[in-house]
Amino acid sequence: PPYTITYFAVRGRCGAMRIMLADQGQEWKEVVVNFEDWMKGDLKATCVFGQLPKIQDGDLELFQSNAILRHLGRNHGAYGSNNKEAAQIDMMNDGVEDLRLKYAKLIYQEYDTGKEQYIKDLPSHLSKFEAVIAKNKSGFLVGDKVSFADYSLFEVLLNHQVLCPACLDTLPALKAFVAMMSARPKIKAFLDSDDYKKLPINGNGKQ
Ligand SMILES: N[C@@H](CCC(=O)N[C@@H](CS(=O)(=O)O)C(=O)NCC(=O)O)C(=O)O
Repeated sequence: PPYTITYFAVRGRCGAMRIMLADQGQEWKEVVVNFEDWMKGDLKATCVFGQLPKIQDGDLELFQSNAILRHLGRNHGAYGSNNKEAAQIDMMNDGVEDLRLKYAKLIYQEYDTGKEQYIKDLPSHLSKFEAVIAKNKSGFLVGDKVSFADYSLFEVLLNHQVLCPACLDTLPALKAFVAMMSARPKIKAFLDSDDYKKLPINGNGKQ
């Protein structure tokens, strides 16, 4: 297969791209890096920003998970139907990234002291995506077909449903969005797979 993902043995910042590749009928290779090897520094020194994930697409080597999602969006017709939609998809994906950063801060820095407040604040963050989805008759974030931003929103919502199972109960459009994405046959198959299920969501075992 043309794609090789190099990352740690977690879903983390590769959850969305794996769901996207599966839904787009793509196969890919996984290079799993264990943290002890990583700490030796040899591989880290070859990474543009000293971090993973990395994807190889033929002779192209890309870092930055959102740049990878956009590249896969261009490769697989999942970046809107015109520049206006592409710009709106970029905007929504940046919004998803803002939520990812909040979630990562909770998981890695504030889990024990901050979980209750995070869950209290969550509806105000999720309601922004609820409003966008509710306005779009296709059920997707932008336009009339799936985009890379949909996969990222879907995956981050799955992770939030683990943190707080009831978090979508007052958000019908998001609940329907998760159901719609989960029902896509190739996504359903991937989410049922051991490859997906065997990986923890985050690197510190907290979820
Ligand atoms: N902006 C980057 C962030 C990448 C990043 O933070 N990678 C972490 C792992 S994870 O947070 O994505 O799980 C890393 O390489 N950490 C190891 C290190 O920094 O040495 C992206 O989106 O890809």
